[in-house]
Amino acid sequence: MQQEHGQYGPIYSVMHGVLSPGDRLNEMNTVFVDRLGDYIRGIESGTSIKLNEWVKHRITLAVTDTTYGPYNPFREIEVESAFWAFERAVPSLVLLPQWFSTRGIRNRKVVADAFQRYFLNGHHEYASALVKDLYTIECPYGFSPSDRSFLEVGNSFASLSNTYAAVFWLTFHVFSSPTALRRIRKEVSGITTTSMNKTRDNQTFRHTLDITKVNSHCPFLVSTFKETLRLHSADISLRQVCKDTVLDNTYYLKKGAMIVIPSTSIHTDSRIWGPDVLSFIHDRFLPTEVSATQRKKVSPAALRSFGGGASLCPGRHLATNQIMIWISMLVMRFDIEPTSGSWDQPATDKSNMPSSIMSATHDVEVRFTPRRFYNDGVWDLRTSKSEATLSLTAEDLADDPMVE
Ligand code: HEM
Repeated sequence: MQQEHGQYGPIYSVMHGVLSPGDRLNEMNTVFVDRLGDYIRGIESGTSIKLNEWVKHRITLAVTDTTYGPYNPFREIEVESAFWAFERAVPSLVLLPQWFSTRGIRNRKVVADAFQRYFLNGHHEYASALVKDLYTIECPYGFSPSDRSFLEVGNSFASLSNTYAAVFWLTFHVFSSPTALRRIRKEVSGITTTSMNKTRDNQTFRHTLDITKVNSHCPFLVSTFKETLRLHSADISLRQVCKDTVLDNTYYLKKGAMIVIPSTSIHTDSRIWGPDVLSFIHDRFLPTEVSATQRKKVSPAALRSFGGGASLCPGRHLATNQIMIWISMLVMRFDIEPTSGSWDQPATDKSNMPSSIMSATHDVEVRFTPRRFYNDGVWDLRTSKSEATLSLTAEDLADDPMVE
């Protein structure tokens, strides 16, 4: 599989194709709304919940249902638990001798075996276009069913661990600021329509969210999401220099050398972001509130949460849509308060090395109160114009007003 365009060139090309804005991405978004609706239904008022654990479980199920369809292997609780235990063990699997990480190896095998049963039973035929197309492109390479299943563990790793962590932090930053929550609710109301179906003894509501309008109608929410990515990313891009190059007349990059680009260094550089670089500023990315004296304009290339260039994340549109759907439904359907009385931000010092978004070291216990009206009825998705999905990377943002 070693190719001119990278180790997994053809596989990643398929991923980029399926996961670009268009009908196939819309189909996945629609399934996600439906599944998420089911997974967050039925919370009773005052129920106390560990937020991080709750988000992780719901996101795991909604994301994998969307990807793997009705025979999703993650619906078996042992598979889900083994997956997350394997995820925690990845650093030791990478860095230490194999005998040191027998638990990690065992858990990875539980997930891989579940995928093997899934593929051998032909269950992937009911899955998303992503799984079906990847399966088709990989077949000619002659992978054994077992190899194919281990590959799939890697694929689910790429999508799950970052999406869940980003969702947790966004939920935290939105609900911990009453002002931000109010503004975001107002924006999301603007992209939600409600219709009522009345029968003689019953009435039901259908709330329809137009996710393709997030970009144009929810600038404050988009800014909050970008700020979440900026402060919680820990990705390190690795590049090899292909030919001798001098950058900015100053830096000599020798052919063959490795370049390490830690996003944290860029995301916390006060020369780029200004003196308040370490503070979470919900409206930092709001174009209308940028003033030459208060905050510098920042190039979109400075936000590297989805990497960039040759190995730009192919899942960025899918993840962004899923995260926007999650937060939109949550702000409309629930009030969330910390049981301790204050939103204390968890540390990230025990974050897992392979994840691009840092995970919380401690959980936050919260109380949910369903909001009448928006929590009643079903939620639906409309995608008014598929090309108009939200884009956050420099590559997707050629027209962004913040580009210098
Ligand atoms: C919030 C969610 C996500 C974040 C923050 C994220 C972040 C990243 C980053 C930073 C990279 C590039 C690393 C580099 O520069 O070398 C990357 C690559 C990648 N991501 Fe994501 N990702 C997310 C979601 C997803 C999803 C949902 C999928 C798949 C469905 C996915 C699949 C991949 C793959 C396959 C690559 C490797 C691309 C290559 O090397 O050409 N990611 N991701």
